[in-house]
Amino acid sequence: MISFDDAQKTVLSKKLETTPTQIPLLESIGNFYSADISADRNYPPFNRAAVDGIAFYWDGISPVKESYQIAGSIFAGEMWQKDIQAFECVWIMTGAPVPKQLNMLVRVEDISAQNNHIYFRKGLTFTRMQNIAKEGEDILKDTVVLTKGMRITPQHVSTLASLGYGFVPSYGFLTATILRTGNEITEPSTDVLAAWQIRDSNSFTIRSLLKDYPVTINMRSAQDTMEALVTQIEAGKHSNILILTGGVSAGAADLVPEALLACGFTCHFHKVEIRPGKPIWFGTHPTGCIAFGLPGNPFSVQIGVKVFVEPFIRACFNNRDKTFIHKILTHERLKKISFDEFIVADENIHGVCVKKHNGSGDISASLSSTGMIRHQAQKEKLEAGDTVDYYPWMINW
Ligand SMILES: Nc1nc2c(c(=O)[nH]1)N[C@H]1C(S)=C(S)[C@@H](COP(=O)(O)OP(=O)(O)OC[C@H]3O[C@@H](n4cnc5c(N)ncnc54)[C@H](O)[C@@H]3O)O[C@H]1N2
Ligand code: MOO
Repeated sequence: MISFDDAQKTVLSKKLETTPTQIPLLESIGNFYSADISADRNYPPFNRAAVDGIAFYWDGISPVKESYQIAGSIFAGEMWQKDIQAFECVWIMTGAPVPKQLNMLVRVEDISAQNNHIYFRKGLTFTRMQNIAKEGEDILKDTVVLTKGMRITPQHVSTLASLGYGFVPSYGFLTATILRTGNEITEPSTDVLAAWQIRDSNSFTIRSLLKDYPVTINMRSAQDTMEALVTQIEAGKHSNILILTGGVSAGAADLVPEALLACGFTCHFHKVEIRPGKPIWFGTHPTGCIAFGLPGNPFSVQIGVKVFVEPFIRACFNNRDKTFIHKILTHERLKKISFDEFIVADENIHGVCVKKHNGSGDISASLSSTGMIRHQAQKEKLEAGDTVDYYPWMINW
């Protein structure tokens, strides 16, 4: 048996090469940058009016004049071409370029206009460059704003569009086949079930956890026979990643490890010191296919994806972000087994607290939890106030 840390290292060391490509902006969300993203010009590209009002020049020393003569107006999409005299001002609209020679912008609400002159509201105070967004103050030309390997997220879209990235340097999709195994497993849509039949949940769990990753997923299923397993593994190994569920522990019908070997896969580990999820199998094929044999129990599948498959996929796209964050445990916890334990947990304003369930076969194990925590193998006891690794269920982009 291998430790959790060694198992994770082994998985990450087998990361696949992915192909850089350009993807239309909106389709690139969830993908990863295959190159640094930089600014093609200063942002704002000119001194930009931040409010609707009047612009004029003030030296910052002598008192601001009582009134200024209106020389014209500037709308967004226009550039002021004429000179402006010391006693003159211009109407200017939000988003318009403030002429270089002007350094003051007063809101329309703070002035009144009469006979082609403006007058300031009583008691106004003035600061140079007020209400003017200075050229380059957001991003200077050639600055790298997002780096290779980062996840492309909805919050980047505004900046990417502004910088002209209608197409984003990202990666071509990986392909994955999910192969669910087990004589008892039926389609979830099956209405009438024999007592021994179990609706498939695992393949849905895997698809939902990988939904926003650049991975195209195919589905397969096999009965617990060598023939059926070999046929389906042979078909599935044309994908980059093959994820099996069930049939990896010690029973007479647990033929997945043997079938994978028969199909030419090399085993890098079988069984990891974790609970749940211990019987997990991991191997590679000479064609490059990577196989994860996840245990059949529904909660083990959630864990297998969170701690092995997701980090593996991220590594393939050169992403180094952790899939967990640090949280404060709100109560003490004694170790139940000398392995690394993953326990469903609920996040609250004080930190996280673990939730009870009936083991990894409990289909409701993760309901009313927001994620899970890791209780490390070496720690006999976690104290209230200890920092723990917390894996949120909701994708942490
Ligand atoms: N003698 C031993 N027995 C078991 C061991 C062991 O080390 N020695 N390990 C236990 C652990 S831990 C786990 S986890 C399970 C995993 O077993 P398998 O991977 O062989 O999975 P199955 O036996 O095929 O199924 C287990 C359980 O999960 C249900 N299942 C399977 N596929 C699905 C699916 N697609 N959707 C929903 N539920 C599914 C299946 O019906 C079983 O109830 O083994 C322990 N035994
Ligand atoms: O991995 Mo098993 O899920 O501990 O029951």
